[in-house]
Amino acid sequence: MTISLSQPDVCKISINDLNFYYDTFHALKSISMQIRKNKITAFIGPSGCGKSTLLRTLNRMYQLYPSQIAKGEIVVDGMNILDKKQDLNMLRAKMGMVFQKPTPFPMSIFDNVAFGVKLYESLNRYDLAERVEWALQKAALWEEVKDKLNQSGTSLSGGQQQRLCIARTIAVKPDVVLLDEPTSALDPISTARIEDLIFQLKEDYTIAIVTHNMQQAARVSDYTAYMYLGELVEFGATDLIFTTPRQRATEDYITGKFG
Ligand SMILES: Nc1ncnc2c1ncn2[C@@H]1O[C@H](COP(=O)(O)OP(=O)(O)OP(=O)(O)O)[C@@H](O)[C@H]1O
Repeated sequence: MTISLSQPDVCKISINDLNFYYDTFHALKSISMQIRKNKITAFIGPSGCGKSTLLRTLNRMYQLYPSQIAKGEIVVDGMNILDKKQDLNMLRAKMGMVFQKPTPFPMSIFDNVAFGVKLYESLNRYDLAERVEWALQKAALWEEVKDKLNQSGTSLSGGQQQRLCIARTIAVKPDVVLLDEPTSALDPISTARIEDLIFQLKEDYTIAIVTHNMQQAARVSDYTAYMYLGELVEFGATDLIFTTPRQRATEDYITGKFG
């Protein structure tokens, strides 16, 4: 299905006729849509509809598994990232990802944030420390950890660990931040903090978020995509999707009649 938007926002990612297969299982069916720059796009839909699969095609995470195949085009800044010639390391640096469960590395808070930076850049100690502080500030975690940067990242609370993972992602200065249910393992207070943070991050990044929580999609996103059984059913400005959806199926889902 092809859905494009009339709003004047700038397109960052253009997905054109994307199909995805787990071996013979057709998980994404002819998806076309545009993700807008410096906006938050939420993917919603019942379990198994393909939200995470779509997010993972955006940085070719599936490439680790030979039987998983994506066909079509995902054009980011004019380049088709599904093209085999695309450098995967550079792509992953450009399209940072945060997962459902906080996944700090078993190392210090400082090293968690510095780890990715060291892979991509050779900064001197002073510049590296500055980058780590910058990323922790952006992730709204600096004040809580500035006096214990040498402590293990795993010693932080769940909500702090997730902000640490966000700091680690933005420390390499990506263009796009992909968030796969980033608050589903967190309590309401930590969730609210992460939502505030996501909202602030869109000043600098293009954000795509998969969420099961429709209130969250309504609260934080500018655009919402409703998916069902591997298809993109409806895509549009979040306020319109939640107040006047065009498709009956979308309305049934957001009003809780289905799903
Ligand atoms: N590794 C895999 N191998 C085979 N099929 C898979 C694999 N991962 C996902 N699938 C299937 O692809 C479809 C889409 O899964 P996906 O995880 O993208 O859905 P989702 O909308 O993110 O679901 P949830 O909300 O439950 O996380 C599902 O039918 C799922 O069973």
